[in-house]
Amino acid sequence: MSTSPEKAAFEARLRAIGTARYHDKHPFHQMLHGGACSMTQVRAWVINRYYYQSRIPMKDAALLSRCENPRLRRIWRSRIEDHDGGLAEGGGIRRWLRLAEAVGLDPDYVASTRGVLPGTRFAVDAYVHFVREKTLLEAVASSLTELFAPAIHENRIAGLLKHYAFADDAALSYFRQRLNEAPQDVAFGLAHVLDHADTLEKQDAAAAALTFKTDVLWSQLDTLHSAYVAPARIPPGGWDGREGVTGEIDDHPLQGAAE
Ligand SMILES: O=C(O)c1cc(C(=O)O)c2c(n1)C(=O)C(=O)c1cc(C(=O)O)[nH]c1-2
Repeated sequence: MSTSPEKAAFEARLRAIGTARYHDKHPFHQMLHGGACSMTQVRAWVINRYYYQSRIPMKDAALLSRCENPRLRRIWRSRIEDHDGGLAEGGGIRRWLRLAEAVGLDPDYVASTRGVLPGTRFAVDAYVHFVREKTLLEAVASSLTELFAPAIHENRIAGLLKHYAFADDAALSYFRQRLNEAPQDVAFGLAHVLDHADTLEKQDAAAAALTFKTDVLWSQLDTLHSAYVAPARIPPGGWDGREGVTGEIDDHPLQGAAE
């Protein structure tokens, strides 16, 4: 099917937002993928990112609850199935907890979300509220950061395998599975936004939603960097580098990082 020049220009506008603002450019990701993170920093990322994982199906359920179109509901529902899975086998959330175990964390501790940084909660909760409150078009558009996710997942798999002893196929199964799931999700989401943003006003709203979402992702890494990279400043309530650790604890990693 051919795309109109207007749609092509709008799609290019959306993609430019990712090029300028996606969190692949954040210094914390560059450290993580380049092998420069201590195990404490990797664990802090796993603990905080779990909070994002745990809220994704809740924001998708919020979207579904407001959606009057059965076809859209049918298609969107698979996102919840991807992350929650069935009672026996679980889904993405369980795969994330496998990563937690591989990096030497008690999965029950991670799933408790104790130790999640306040800034992570604020950013992620803002995403859930956004999807609950804004128009359906803006809610769908806010998921379009996933246009840029397969590249970061590929990069992450390669970087973690190269630099960290914990990394193997089982530990990284979350990311491999997303490589299968995300492209079809985002193809649908993009087509929906291109079709429904049929006025300049709606295009502006969709672009603003995508920009907001890049801020949600960037803010999570900013708060992580501030807490765990020198000069490390863990806010009250943030994980202390020790709780829930089942593997070896880095030698005073946070003291060292605070030099
Ligand atoms: O690792 C990443 O950088 C990354 C980014 C994003 C994203 O762009 O929001 C998602 C994911 N991963 C992901 O795994 C995932 O399931 C996911 C769902 C959504 C969403 O907004 O509905 N984003 C993302």
